Amino acid sequence: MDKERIRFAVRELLIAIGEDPDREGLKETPERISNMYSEIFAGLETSPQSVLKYFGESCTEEMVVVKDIPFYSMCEHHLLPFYGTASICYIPAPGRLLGLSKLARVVDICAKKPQLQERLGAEIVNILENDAQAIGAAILIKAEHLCMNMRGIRKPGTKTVTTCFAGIFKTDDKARKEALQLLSLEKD
Ligand SMILES: Nc1nc2c(ncn2[C@@H]2O[C@H](COP(=O)(O)OP(=O)(O)OP(=O)(O)O)[C@@H](O)[C@H]2O)c(=O)[nH]1
Ligand SMILES: [Zn+2]
Repeated sequence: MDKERIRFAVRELLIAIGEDPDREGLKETPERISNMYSEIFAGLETSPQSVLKYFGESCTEEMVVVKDIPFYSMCEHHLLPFYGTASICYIPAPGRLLGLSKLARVVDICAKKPQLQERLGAEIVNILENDAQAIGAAILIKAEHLCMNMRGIRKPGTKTVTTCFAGIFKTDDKARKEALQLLSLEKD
């Protein structure tokens, strides 16, 4: 990431909105934002595949569900946050059982870039289907978009729910229904 360029751009932005970038409160803001961007856009520089690690176990042919993984992402239209939870369900291929934390790591990496909620889900499911070779993969994402809350249409509290299914969850109605039911369960 070109931090120097971010600092320059933020300074320009402050001038463009009529602020004084050299006043006490703002003089370190370009530096802060360049540090923050390397953190919140870290997914642009890491491949989600690089964190996958498998156990050579073939102990289950059933669904593994990890629910309510919190994430923060940035809407690519307005560069404002959208945030919420992702719930993942997959059926591991024999010998390709994932460490549970790896699912959350993949969510984090895919979220940390300018994104769309639908694409975030599709990317995660795609990794499970194509890299982990899962027999089935499904995701349900529930999020709030600040670009709908604090500006524009201004509807705070609106939740967007998106799903994505692959493998057996796409082809078998019964499996899809079961996955969706597990993913939609509210918190205990
Ligand atoms: N499908 C989808 N749309 C999104 C997402 N994040 C933001 N948007 C929408 O992207 C659209 C961008 O619309 P534009 O008309 O290009 O931009 P705008 O004039 O700022 O739109 P308003 O938000 O309606 O004021 C808006 O309707 C946003 O609500 C997302 O993750 N998925
Ligand atoms: Zn937006």
